[in-house]
Amino acid sequence: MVEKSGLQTAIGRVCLSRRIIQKGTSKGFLHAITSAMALQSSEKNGKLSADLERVVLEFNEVGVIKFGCYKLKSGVQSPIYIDLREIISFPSLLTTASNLLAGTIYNDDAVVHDVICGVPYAALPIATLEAKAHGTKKVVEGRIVPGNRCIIIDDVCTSGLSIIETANDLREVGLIVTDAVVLLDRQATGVANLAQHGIKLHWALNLTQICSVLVGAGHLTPDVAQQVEAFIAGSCKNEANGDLTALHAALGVSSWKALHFSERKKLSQNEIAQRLYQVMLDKESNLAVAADLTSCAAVLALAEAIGRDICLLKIHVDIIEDFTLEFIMDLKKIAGRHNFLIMEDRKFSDIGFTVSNQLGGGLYRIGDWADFVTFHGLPGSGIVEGLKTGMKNCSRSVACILVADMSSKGALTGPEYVSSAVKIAEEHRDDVVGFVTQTDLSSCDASFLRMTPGVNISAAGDGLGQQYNSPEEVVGRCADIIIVGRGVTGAADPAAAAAMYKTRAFAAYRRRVDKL
Ligand SMILES: O=c1ccn([C@@H]2O[C@H](COP(=O)(O)O)[C@@H](O)[C@H]2O)c(=O)[nH]1
Repeated sequence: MVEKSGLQTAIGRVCLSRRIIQKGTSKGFLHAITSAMALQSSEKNGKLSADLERVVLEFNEVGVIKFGCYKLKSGVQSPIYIDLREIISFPSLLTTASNLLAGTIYNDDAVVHDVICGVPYAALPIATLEAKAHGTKKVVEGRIVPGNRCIIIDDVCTSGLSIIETANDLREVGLIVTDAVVLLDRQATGVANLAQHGIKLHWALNLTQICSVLVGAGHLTPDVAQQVEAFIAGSCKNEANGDLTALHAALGVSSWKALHFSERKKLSQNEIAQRLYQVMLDKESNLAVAADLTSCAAVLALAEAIGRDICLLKIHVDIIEDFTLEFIMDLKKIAGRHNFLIMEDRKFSDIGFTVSNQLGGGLYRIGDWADFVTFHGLPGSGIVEGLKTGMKNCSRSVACILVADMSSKGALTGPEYVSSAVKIAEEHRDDVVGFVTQTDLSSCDASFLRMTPGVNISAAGDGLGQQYNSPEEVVGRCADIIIVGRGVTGAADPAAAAAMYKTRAFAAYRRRVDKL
């Protein structure tokens, strides 16, 4: 660990980097880079941007840049290889490189952070072994302040795998990760993969720039530069495919998007969530419809009309003007016939005692019929204890879904709230089986369901703060299940609309699983 309290790095005023934390034990390039960054003081202020051309030429001179036929980690043959580990033997070049990285961060106002983390990929196996065998068994070393924004620094980005793994570890200890900075982007799939995990990639150099500088200086023939361009254009796909096994392995452990619903079902420990996965698989539907209608007859008619295409019907029982428990019995029959589950979107948000009565009693007796109920994390973990207590007064168990954040404009569910709220779910995973969310919650494991409202093929909002995205956008970003309300209930033909949303959402899920 390298720690420098109160350090103001040469990166400048936008990033008051107080500390550096490192994943595992670094002995390589990044240890040196991050140390160099930390040790540069503000005495260098104003001289932050490195001379790109000079760096490339220096790299070339010491043999960091190699042309020929090189087998990458993915197995793909590349006409260019950049071995940045070598620059550790050239202190002045190391300083130049760290300035370049610092300049990359400085030049982008978006890169605001409290701490930085170096990712020495080559040292990760050693770090992992050490973490398992010795001491605190921590994977992330350094003083962790949950809620701090941490920027990840790596040498080279190809698929983004090592950064994704590191981000997952950092997020697990409560840090917020939204940006990564690398010295070199190989222009493969890193930018896209990282974006899928909520990380923006910033880079100092890319292969195209390197070739262009070297051609300009007469150190590289245009032919070879063209080969490199062709490689970038044509083989980045293969490169990504070659790396797919490793990517899958990593994502299977610490992320969820790549996994098929059948695999997710196996990971879930909750019988109701398992049933929902099975329904999704059997019906090839990840569509939940929000039946926000105000009469029992209207809800029942809708359920009958769209039942075959949905995996879940979501209701707000307290907006139904003529509610009776007979209505619930009728709805359950339709659910049985069409094989869907029912979620009461009650958004419980009170202290445990009150919530236990709201779930287990009252006029609606929600706990006696809902398969899923939603709740807010705002009151703290006592709310889950309250829900569990309420269930004791009910004839059956209910699976709980935490509202991690909200679709509405100006929602106060910022990243710190979300990360505290999801901890409640992680601590109660027997009862809390998923989230209502607008983000992929990548730090949470694959056993949790993600449901996303605010879906409508018409992008216009409702004038009351609701914000909409398409099924494709939300499934790509974060949703296992899309929740569509007025897109179906307000359509001229709700059954046809439901069929359309179902087809589009499930196709988007298939693409997501196939792609990753
Ligand atoms: O963040 C949230 C949480 C819940 N909802 C609910 O979803 C539906 C959306 O209905 P639309 O007609 O598609 O806007 C509604 O029942 C909300 O209570 C949400 O929209 N956002």
